[in-house]
Amino acid sequence: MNAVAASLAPEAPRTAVVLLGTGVVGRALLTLLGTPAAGSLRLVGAANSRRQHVFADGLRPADVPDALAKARDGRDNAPLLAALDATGAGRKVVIDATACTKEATRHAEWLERGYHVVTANKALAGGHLQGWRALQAASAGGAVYGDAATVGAGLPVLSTLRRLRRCGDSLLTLEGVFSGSLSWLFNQYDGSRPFSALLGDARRLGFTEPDPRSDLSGEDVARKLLIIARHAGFALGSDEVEVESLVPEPLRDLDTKAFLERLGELDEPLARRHAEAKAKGKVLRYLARLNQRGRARVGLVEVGPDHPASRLSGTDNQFALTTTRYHSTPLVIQGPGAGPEITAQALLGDVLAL
Ligand SMILES: NC(=O)C1=CN([C@@H]2O[C@H](COP(=O)(O)OP(=O)(O)OC[C@H]3O[C@@H](n4cnc5c(N)ncnc54)[C@H](OP(=O)(O)O)[C@@H]3O)[C@@H](O)[C@H]2O)C=CC1
Ligand SMILES: N[C@@H](CC=O)C(=O)O
Repeated sequence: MNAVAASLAPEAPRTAVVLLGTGVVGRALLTLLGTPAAGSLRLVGAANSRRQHVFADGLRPADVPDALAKARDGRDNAPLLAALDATGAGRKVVIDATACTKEATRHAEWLERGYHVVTANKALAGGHLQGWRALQAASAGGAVYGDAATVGAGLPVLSTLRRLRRCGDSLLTLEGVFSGSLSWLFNQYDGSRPFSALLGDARRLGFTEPDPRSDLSGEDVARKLLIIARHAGFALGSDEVEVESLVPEPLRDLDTKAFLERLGELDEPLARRHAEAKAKGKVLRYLARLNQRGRARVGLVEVGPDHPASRLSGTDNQFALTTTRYHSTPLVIQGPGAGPEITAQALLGDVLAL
C-alpha cells in the first residue's frame, strides 16, 4: 500500500494538501506522495488547467491522472479549498506546480485565508514588486509561503539567505548561473550539434519551462534574481532588471506551437556567439548579477577558464553570495538546478517542514 493510501481514513489528518498542476513537476510530486516520506499527508484534490478532482477522504496519488481524465467539471478552485476545509486538518496546503500567472496572483489571498502555499511557480514572488509586497503582508498572518522550489529547484539558497539575515548579515552582491536549462544548454553546446536540437533534449528531460522562451528570454532567470534580491531586502521592481533575450525578434510573439516549429532560427545567432567566444579561448554562460547599488543584469557572457561558471556541468546552478560577513570570498551554493524529481522534493520538503 502506498503512503497516502495508508492515510485514507475518516479521522482528520494533520496535513491536507491539494495539488495544482500535474505536468512534469506535478507528476514527480505525485510519485513522491506515494512514498513513506509523505505518509502523514492526505491529498484531497488535484487539478490541471482544465479540470479538478476532489475526494475529501483522500486520493491515491497514482489514481490522480485517471481521476482527472474522467472529471467533468470545469476548472474552479472553490471545490479544492472546500475539500481542504472539510478535512478539519490542522494544516491545509495548496501546492502550486503550475507556471500559471493567474494562479500565482491568488497566493496572497490563500495565505490571508489561512491556507499554507507551497509553490514552484515564481510568477508572483518574482513578478511585480506589488505582488511581492502583497505576499509579505499576507504571510504576516501566520500562514507559510513555501518557496524553496522557486530558486535553484530547491538548492538551499533562500533558506540560507533567511538565516544570514536573521543573524544580521546583509547581501552585498550576487552572481551566478540561475537557470538549470540554460546551464545544461551552454555546458553542452560546442557547436557540433545545433542549439535547437539540444533545446529539444532539454525540454524532453523536463528542464525547461512549459514555454522554453521563458528560459531563453531571460525571464525565468530574472524572476529568480528578483526573488533572491527581494529576500535580501532590495526592493527591486521587475522593470529594474536589465535582461538579454536569446529569442530572435520574429519568434517572440508566436504561440508556443508555432515557436517550437521554428526552433531552428535560434541556431545561427548562437553559433556565431559561440564561435566568437571560442576564438578568444572563452565559453558562453548565461549569468545573473546584482551589484551593491542594486543594479541587476541577466544575460549571455563570454567567460574564461578562470571563471567559476566555466567549470559547471549538467544542470548546475551556482549562486555566489557576497555578504558583510562572507566578504573576502563569497559563499557559494552550487548543484543541479532543474529537473522534475529534485523540484518535487523541494515541494515535499516545504510541506513536511510546516
Ligand atoms: N522543471 C523544472 O525543473 C522546474 C520547474 N519549476 C516550476 O514548476 C512549475 C511547473 O513546471 P512543469 O511541471 O515543468 O510544467 P508543465 O507544463 O509540465 O506542467 C504545468 C502543469 O500546470 C497545469 N496548469 C496550468 N494552468 C493551471 C491552472 N490554472 N490550474 C491548475 N493547473 C494548471 C498544466 O495543466 P495541463 O496538463 O492541462 O496543461 C500542467 O499540468 C513552473 O512554474 C516551473 O517554473 C521550478 C523549478 C524547477
Ligand atoms: N526552467 C527552469 C526550471 C527551474 O526553475 C530552469 O531552467 O532553471
